[in-house]
Amino acid sequence: MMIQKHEAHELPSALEKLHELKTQLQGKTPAVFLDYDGCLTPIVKRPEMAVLSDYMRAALQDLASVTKVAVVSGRDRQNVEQLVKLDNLYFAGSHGFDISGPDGMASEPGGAKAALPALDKAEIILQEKLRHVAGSQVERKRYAIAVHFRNVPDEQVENVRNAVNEVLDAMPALKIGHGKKIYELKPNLDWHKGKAVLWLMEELGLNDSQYIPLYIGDDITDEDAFAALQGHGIGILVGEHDDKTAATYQLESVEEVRVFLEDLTATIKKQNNG
Ligand SMILES: O=P(O)(O)OC[C@H]1O[C@H](O[C@H]2O[C@H](CO)[C@@H](O)[C@H](O)[C@H]2O)[C@H](O)[C@@H](O)[C@@H]1O
Repeated sequence: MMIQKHEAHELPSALEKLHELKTQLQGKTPAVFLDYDGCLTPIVKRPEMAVLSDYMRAALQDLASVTKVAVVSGRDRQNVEQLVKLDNLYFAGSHGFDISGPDGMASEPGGAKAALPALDKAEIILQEKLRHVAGSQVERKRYAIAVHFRNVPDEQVENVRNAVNEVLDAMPALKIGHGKKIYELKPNLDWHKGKAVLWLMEELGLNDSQYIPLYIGDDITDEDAFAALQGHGIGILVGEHDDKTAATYQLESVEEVRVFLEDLTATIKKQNNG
């Protein structure tokens, strides 16, 4: 299938088109997949500052009481679990390479284990190379390394990129990924958030006409999920990123995401009560 892409500003607002969306949902239960940074929490200066609000946590808890909810993040899976603090959700960390869920579900379906030695080595080299680049931050996740340059002066960002390129040139087991003011080193494998969402749909028995997948995210890595669901699910982009999008609706902010999720929960509850 040819993936349709649009500029973010061309997309209709999911809140303004709630009626149209509800028509798509009629009789079906949405399985909800959510990105973390930029979707459930606003983008902030440093990763450790992106704390989930109590309001958003309550909205997620309520939604998870009526349908399956998964957080699909570039973050380390354990880290995002600790930030969300809800035990009835599914979590896919390291861009989908590391998945957990209620009742002890634990799987690493992308086959990234073989890349661990390369990731360990890359982490050490990057820490050393970037030691003197003020504002840079190396964030290790089980199956990825984010090199942050949000707080690096513009004239030094090239030094960060050069360090990342040198490591990648020496390590064919890893590849580059992009995000908001980060370079990511990931296992050089054909696995991403889109494949993780399809895997979860299959694993949770949701590939049935009764369910419809709904994915909300803000970043370039979420495009794999929007593309994977195009034609048989709903993709909602939060804000915008530097590229065209395969999402079909848009929400302006994290606050709009919360309002949308609360409305979705109310719709499912109404549907369930006949
Ligand atoms: O897939 P996500 O859950 O959206 O994770 C993507 C990356 O998010 C984090 O970095 C981004 O958010 C930080 C906090 O707001 C911000 O400081 C940074 O500039 C953003 O790129 C996270 O730290 C990364 O590990 C994730 O890959």
